[in-house]
Amino acid sequence: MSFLRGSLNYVWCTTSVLGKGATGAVFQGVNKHNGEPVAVKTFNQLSHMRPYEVQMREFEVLRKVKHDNIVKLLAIEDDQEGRGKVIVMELCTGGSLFNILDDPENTYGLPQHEFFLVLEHLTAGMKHLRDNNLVHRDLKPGNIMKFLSEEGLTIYKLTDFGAARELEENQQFMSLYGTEEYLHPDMYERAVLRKSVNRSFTANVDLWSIGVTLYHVATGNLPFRPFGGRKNKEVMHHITTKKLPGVIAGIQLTENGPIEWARNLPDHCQLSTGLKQLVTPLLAGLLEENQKRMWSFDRFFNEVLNILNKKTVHIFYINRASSIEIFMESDDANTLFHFKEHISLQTEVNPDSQLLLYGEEHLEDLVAPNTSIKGYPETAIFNPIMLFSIENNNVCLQNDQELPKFPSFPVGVSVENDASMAKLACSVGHECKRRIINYTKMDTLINSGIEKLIGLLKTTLNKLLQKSRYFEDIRSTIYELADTLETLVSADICHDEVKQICMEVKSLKEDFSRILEPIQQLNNRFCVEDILTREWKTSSRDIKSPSKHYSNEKSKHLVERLRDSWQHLLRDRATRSLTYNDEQFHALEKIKIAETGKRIKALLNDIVKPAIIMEAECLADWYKMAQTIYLQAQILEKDLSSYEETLFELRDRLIRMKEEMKRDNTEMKKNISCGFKEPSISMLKKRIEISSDVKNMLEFQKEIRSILQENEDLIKMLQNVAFDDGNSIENSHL
Ligand SMILES: Nc1ncnc2c1ncn2[C@@H]1O[C@H](COP(=O)(O)OP(=O)(O)OP(=O)(O)O)[C@@H](O)[C@H]1O
Repeated sequence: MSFLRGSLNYVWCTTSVLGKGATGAVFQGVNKHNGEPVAVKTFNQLSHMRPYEVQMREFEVLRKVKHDNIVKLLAIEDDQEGRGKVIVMELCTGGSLFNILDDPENTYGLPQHEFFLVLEHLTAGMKHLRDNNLVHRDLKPGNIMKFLSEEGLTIYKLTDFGAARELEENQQFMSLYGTEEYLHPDMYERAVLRKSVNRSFTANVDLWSIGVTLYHVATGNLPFRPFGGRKNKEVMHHITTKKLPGVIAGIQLTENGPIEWARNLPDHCQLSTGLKQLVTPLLAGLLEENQKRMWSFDRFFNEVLNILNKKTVHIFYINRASSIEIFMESDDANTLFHFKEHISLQTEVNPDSQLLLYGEEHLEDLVAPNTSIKGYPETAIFNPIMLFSIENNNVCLQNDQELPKFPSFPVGVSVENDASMAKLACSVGHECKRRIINYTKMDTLINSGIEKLIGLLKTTLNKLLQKSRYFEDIRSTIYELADTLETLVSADICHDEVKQICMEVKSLKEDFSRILEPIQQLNNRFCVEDILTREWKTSSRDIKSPSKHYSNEKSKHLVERLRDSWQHLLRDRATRSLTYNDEQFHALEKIKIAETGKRIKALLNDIVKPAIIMEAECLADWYKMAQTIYLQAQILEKDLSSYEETLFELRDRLIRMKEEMKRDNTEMKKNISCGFKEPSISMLKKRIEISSDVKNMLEFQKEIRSILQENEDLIKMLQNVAFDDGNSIENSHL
């Protein structure tokens, strides 16, 4: 029997199955002319029994759609052996989302970046369908394909338009399509429970399926799970129709038992707390069967756009040694105040106690309080903003969830069961690996946070020292100035203000040494001697730092071993009957799995985790010291600024005085040179210019005094003359 099949321009082999569905099978094929690999969808007998127009619909819809997030149609051709039409599509080498979720690596849902891609691409594909008035009616992970572009990018694409048709948003349809677990409750009621026969539906049924799909992608599980699964149809319908608004999951754990409702995504899901807060209301809006509360397509598109457009800021919170993410709208209204509020919501560190470092600088020094969040520096998981709580110097690691148990294989060979057990072992192995990778990341970021805080403290102390040296220079100049001024004033004229200021200037020296000494001491200890770095090195010396002991690499290697064994047992399952030799190797693989499981668990629980617990304890001690220095530096900074204020105020007063005296001096000189010989009393009382030619001034004083004397004599003389003549002095010529 030949496995080779073909159409006019394509050829495929029936052994290269990409996937099978209700209507047929999809094979990997090739273009006869250029060798381009393609996917060829062929149809089975059952599908040919559908009405002709229904069969044609899939082709029509595929011809109509053209979008990056929808699998591209290359051709519709006839099978050369008369088995009907085939659809030739671009090949999605990454497989379907169903296969991806089925991998033990994703037992607890996709990693966050991958979830983001699915959300973005699925929504864009759906938008294109809606814009063309198309309803898909069979949305599920199995119909979302992963395409890997030549540039290495991942693009998720919608496929399988076998159930799709044209339908306006408010138009209704009667026929039944879809896959049970993803079906809108109304469709489920009619298709599965066979009730409400005349019920019709709208395009909104797609929204429900998207909700179930997104929950599945985020958590690795279906949201609505009756005990016993698919066969428990009544309970399934009860869960989906009786759930309260805002509930996103309902699980029945025991036969006829109660339903456990959930309003939040489970802890094991790999999305960050920040993203969970955004995704949960989205799921609640989609998984709503009540006509009044259910979302419209526009609402769905807008909400997703909102999530995707948010700016993500990565933060590493030292006191918990954990990474957090802040998602914020990057409009002008969101500023530092809101950013700190968001942080507070996730960490409970109140905004005033948040020490935020980007690099070795205070975030507040890099962004003004009214800078919008979009102007914030770019962050990444390994380049986060470091958050230290100023009011709390404890370091408490978050409690890990209990690790799922490694399965233990029963004695004897059971190819079916052994393959499932091996898969479960891989799931646990992957979870161990994720935790090891996370601990290693914590280790790297703790060290980086410490480095950054040390950097900040050194710069701060250095700046304080520079500043204080500068102030000391100013202080001594002022001191000299005041000293000269004081001598000058006391030499002749008593001037209270000058005396007062001189006293103040002299007392500055004492005030200043009270600030300068601790600044110098801190500088010596923490900049010159680098005590904080040395302290950390000494205290963390005995820690088997995961990042330096290749823990990630070891965990990857161990998980690969588990996966190899799983593949081996999968092949054994496919073979069904094993030879004696095969059975021996089968048994050996099981031993290998058990041993590898023990090793990876020991790596996590006996090496990496204890190392991090120890590191957190050392960090707590270290931070107590660093926090004290930080607070001291802050107090000194405040003292120095109030000292700066006093210093400059005194300087200004002195300068003012100097200016006034200079003016007086000039005035005197001018008056004398003009020949006006009557000096005002105020002029004499005013301050005297302190200049290099103090002598000149004293001479001036003498001169003025003699002029005064002369004037006084003259006035007396003239008064006598005037009284004698009975004339007023105004008419007299001097
Ligand atoms: N373009 C493609 N590239 C790679 N694999 C594909 C492609 N299209 C489909 N497949 C694989 O084939 C499987 C079946 O395809 P499809 O869903 O179109 O068939 P179906 O018979 O309509 O299935 P269903 O019963 O789910 O409706 C998919 O789940 C997927 O694994």
